[in-house]
This record gives sequence, C-alpha cells and structure tokens, in this order.
Amino acid sequence: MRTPVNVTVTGAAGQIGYALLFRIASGAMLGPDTPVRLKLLEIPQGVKAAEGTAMELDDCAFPLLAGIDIDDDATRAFDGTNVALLVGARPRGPGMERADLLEANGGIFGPQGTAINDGAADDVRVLVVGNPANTNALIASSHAPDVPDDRFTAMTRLDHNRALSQVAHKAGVPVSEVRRLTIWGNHSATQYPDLFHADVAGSPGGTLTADTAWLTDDFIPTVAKRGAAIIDARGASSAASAANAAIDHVHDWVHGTPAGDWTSAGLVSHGEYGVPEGLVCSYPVTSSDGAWHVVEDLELDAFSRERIDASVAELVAERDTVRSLGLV
Ligand SMILES: NC(=O)c1ccc[n+]([C@@H]2O[C@H](COP(=O)([O-])OP(=O)(O)OC[C@H]3O[C@@H](n4cnc5c(N)ncnc54)[C@H](O)[C@@H]3O)[C@@H](O)[C@H]2O)c1
Ligand SMILES: O=C(O)C[C@H](O)C(=O)O
Repeated sequence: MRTPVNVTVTGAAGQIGYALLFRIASGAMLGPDTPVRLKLLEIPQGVKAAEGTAMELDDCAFPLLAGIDIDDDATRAFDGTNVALLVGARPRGPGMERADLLEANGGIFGPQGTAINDGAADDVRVLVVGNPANTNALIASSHAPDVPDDRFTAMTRLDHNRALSQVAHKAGVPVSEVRRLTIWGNHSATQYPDLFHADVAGSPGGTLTADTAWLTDDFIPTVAKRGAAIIDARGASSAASAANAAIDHVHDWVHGTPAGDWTSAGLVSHGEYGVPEGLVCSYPVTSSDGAWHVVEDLELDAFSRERIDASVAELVAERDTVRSLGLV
C-alpha cells in the first residue's frame, strides 16, 4: 500500500464538504491507487457535525481511506498536508455580492496561509473554493512566502464546466465534444467565458459566436450569473457541482489534462496576457508533470479584451480593498 496522501478540507461540515469528502475517500480525486488521510478543519461549532460526517465516511468502508482527523486548529489541520482544499467560508446569501464577503472571509485565509507555510508538505497544492475565491487565494498565498506561488490556485472549474454544458446544449452535442473553452478573470459575475478558441464537435467555437445575441445576452450572462441563479432556485449556493469541480481541478492538477484540450483555473499571474503580476486570475491552463501551465499566445480580439480587462479591474479593486484592510 502506498503512503497515504494527506488531504485537508476546511469547512468540512458544510454543504460542499458533505458533497466532497465521500468522493475524495472513494478515489475520485487522486485515483484508485492512492490512499488518502482526511484532515478536516472546522470552527468549534462545526466540529460535532464534522464528527458525524466522519462516522458516515467510516460506514462506507472505503478501501482507500487511511484515516480521518478532525480539528478546529489550522496549525494541526495543515501539518504535513499534501492537498489543501480551502472551502470553509461564509457563503453568499440572496442579494449579496462577493465583494461584501471580502472583509468577512479575508481574516480566515491569512492565518490558514501561515499555517500552510509553516507546516504543509513540500509538495503542497492548495485550491481555494471559499468566496471570493481569487482574492482569498491571493491572501493565503501572500501569507505563505516559503511556498511557491504556483501552488495556490482558485477554483473557476465550476464556471468552466457550466460553460461546457451551455455550449453543448446550444450546439446539440455531448459535452465531451466541447474543448478549449476558457474562463478568464474573477470567479464572479464579471468573469468572461470565452469560446472564440473553442472546438465544438470539430467546428470552431467562432461558428457559435456568430449568433451575437446568444453570445452576449444568453451564453455569457448565463455562465457568469449561474451561481446567483442556483442560490435563487435552491435557497443555498451550489454544493454538489462545486464539489465536483474541486475534484476535477485537483484530479487534473495531479494527473494532467488531456492532449489537445485545456481547462480553466485561477493562478497567480506572472503577467500573462497583461494581467498585473500577483493577482489570482483565471486563465486557460493545461497541466503536465503535476503543474499548471497558462496557455499562451491566444489571439484576443477587442470583444474579448474588453471583457477580460473588466474582470481584471475587479480583481485589482479587490486586491486594493484587502490591502487597505491589511489582509495582504
Ligand atoms: N469557487 C466556486 O466555484 C464556489 C462554488 C460554490 C460555493 N463556493 C463557496 O464555497 C464556500 C463554502 O460553501 P458551502 O456551501 O459549503 O458553505 P457552508 O456554509 O455550507 O459551509 C461552510 C463551512 O465552513 C465552516 N467554516 C467557516 N469558517 C471556517 C474556518 N475559519 N475554518 C474552517 N471552517 C470554517 C463553517 O462552519 C461551515 O461548516 C462559500 O464561500 C461559497 O460561496 C465557491
Ligand atoms: O455564486 C456564488 O456565490 C456561489 C458560487 O461561487 C457559485 O458560483 O455557485
């Protein structure tokens, strides 16, 4: 039996946690040959519910589940961790924008970044799911100076998957035939789902973009505002689809993306596509040898550039806000 991989999940007793933990333990994230030890972090009020979830995990008798630790202390929860899923945060309620959450959630991600810096394994990979995910990842990364910044990522895979489905519905093809979509920018309503470089069942995505009314009035806003639509419909933010996207993100980070395709992830910018360095921005990305790589040299027309710039401007504003609050 291989040495178990330590996977820390914060907010383990929450909605996403409940949809996520069983799939991690089943091998869906790291593969059928990789045992996992789950390290669950909750606030004190959430520990009892996390214990209940741990009882259920036990009751599944997952062959790959090597153990479960539950803690309300970040230092212990991130000690030796290889994969850290930072889910725990306050979810957005009806009528709230992510910007409202900056102050509420910013204070969580600094101390967690410090704990990762001080105690995580050398190969740690961090995925921030809790909103506002991009800026929370920026805060965590800025508190972890000893961890390479390419290990801190923010989740835009849910937006990517939403876009795949919308395009598949429009084109009447299976989602498996939609490739090379991109989510640019922030995981927020300003994000830009780009299908100009996509391949849709062998045809260029540009064929669909010719229907400009669909592109601007349907596709882009449907994807960008899907989180709010789910909240309106369910009365709670998306959970199973978010957990699924987190599984996809880490799976591809570890195992690689398929040849000829790419996905989307929020990475610390090193200036690619003119995005200011240090912002955590969603890009088209491939994964190989356990690392993300931004797909470079895509041509962007004025339509795309304007939308990317608007989302990046929001990231700049969020960064400036958390700077002014002393959170980075
Ligand atoms: N990036 C994305 O695509 C995406 C998608 C869906 C939801 N989200 C975000 O994910 C987050 C979690 O959503 P949810 O539906 O699971 O919320 P939830 O309220 O059901 O669960 C959050 C859990 O986090 C815990 N928590 C709070 N502060 C914590 C801390 N400091 N340490 C550890 N645990 C802590 C809470 O006790 C709670 O159990 C929210 O911020 C939500 O907006 C992001
Ligand atoms: O939109 C939200 O606040 C929840 C989440 O980020 C989502 O995209 O579903």
